[in-house]
Amino acid sequence: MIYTLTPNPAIDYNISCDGLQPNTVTRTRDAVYTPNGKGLNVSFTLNHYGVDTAILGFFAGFSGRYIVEGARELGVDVHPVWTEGITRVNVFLNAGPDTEYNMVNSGAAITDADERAMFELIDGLEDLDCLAISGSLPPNASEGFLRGAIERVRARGAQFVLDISSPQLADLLGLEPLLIKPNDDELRDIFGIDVHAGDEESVAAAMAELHARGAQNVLLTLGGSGAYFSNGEHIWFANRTFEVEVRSTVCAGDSSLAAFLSMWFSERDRVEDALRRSMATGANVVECAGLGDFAHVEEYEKGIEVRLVK
Ligand SMILES: O=P(O)(O)OC[C@@]1(O)O[C@H](CO)[C@@H](O)[C@@H]1O
Repeated sequence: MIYTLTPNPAIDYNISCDGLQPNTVTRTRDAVYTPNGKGLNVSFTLNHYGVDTAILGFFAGFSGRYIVEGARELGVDVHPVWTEGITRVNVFLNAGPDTEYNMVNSGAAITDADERAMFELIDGLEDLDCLAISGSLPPNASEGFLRGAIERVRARGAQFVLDISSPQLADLLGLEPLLIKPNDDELRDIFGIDVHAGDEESVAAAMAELHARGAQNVLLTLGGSGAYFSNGEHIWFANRTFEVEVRSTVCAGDSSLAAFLSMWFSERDRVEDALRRSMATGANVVECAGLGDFAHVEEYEKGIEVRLVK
């Protein structure tokens, strides 16, 4: 079973308007509220592709209950650690073509006791094969929380996947994650490495450094410009050959990671198919507010080019 850990879940509130002016009333439309957070998005996508998955996270208040109930209604089991306060509501505003405002709140604080409750939960997961840890940490999370969670996963002989923007990523690579999914911004901010689609020397050097630091496999996503995957021996590049109308880029990275994992976790030799599914899924998700229904993925897979770089 692939469990996901979302330390800082959120209700995503997607709305649209035509332009945004200060000091005036803006009438918005198309409001969509969905239970989210990066790891939840991974679980929902894995579930869509028929992979057994369950959600771990800290949840609080009415919004926490909405997310837990919403996830269960979508058919994914949740093991919540209930905390004080109110789980955040993040606001994603589409104000016109190519104009997105992403307002991401800090979230409900957690305590040492909440962290211990999460560790006990992880210790008790009999069927844990892999824990995918995604997203930000809530206020008051201890410096050692992620390391503590990962050490418990490793003690059970399971693997872990990291999709985090925290500078802690540099340190946690030493624990040898099965897979990391940085984007170009995270590589620059955390490791001081610049990469660009098409500049394959810089990509190969970046991959070599990430492997040397401990990452077993790397899925490097570059938004609409494609993605590179490296297993330490070979590097592949995948990109789409068709245009999509972007409604919201929120959730695209999470769904791309999950779509990749949904195939590659159990069939490591199907890198090219996994990349095709990953890119097609991301392309479909940007057309929707939230994750959408993945209805165009099969069709989009035909328009994804994958080539071996090295
Ligand atoms: O603050 P974090 O945890 O980095 O990001 C949270 C978040 O923006 O990420 C997801 C999209 O990737 C959204 O569902 C969610 O609101």
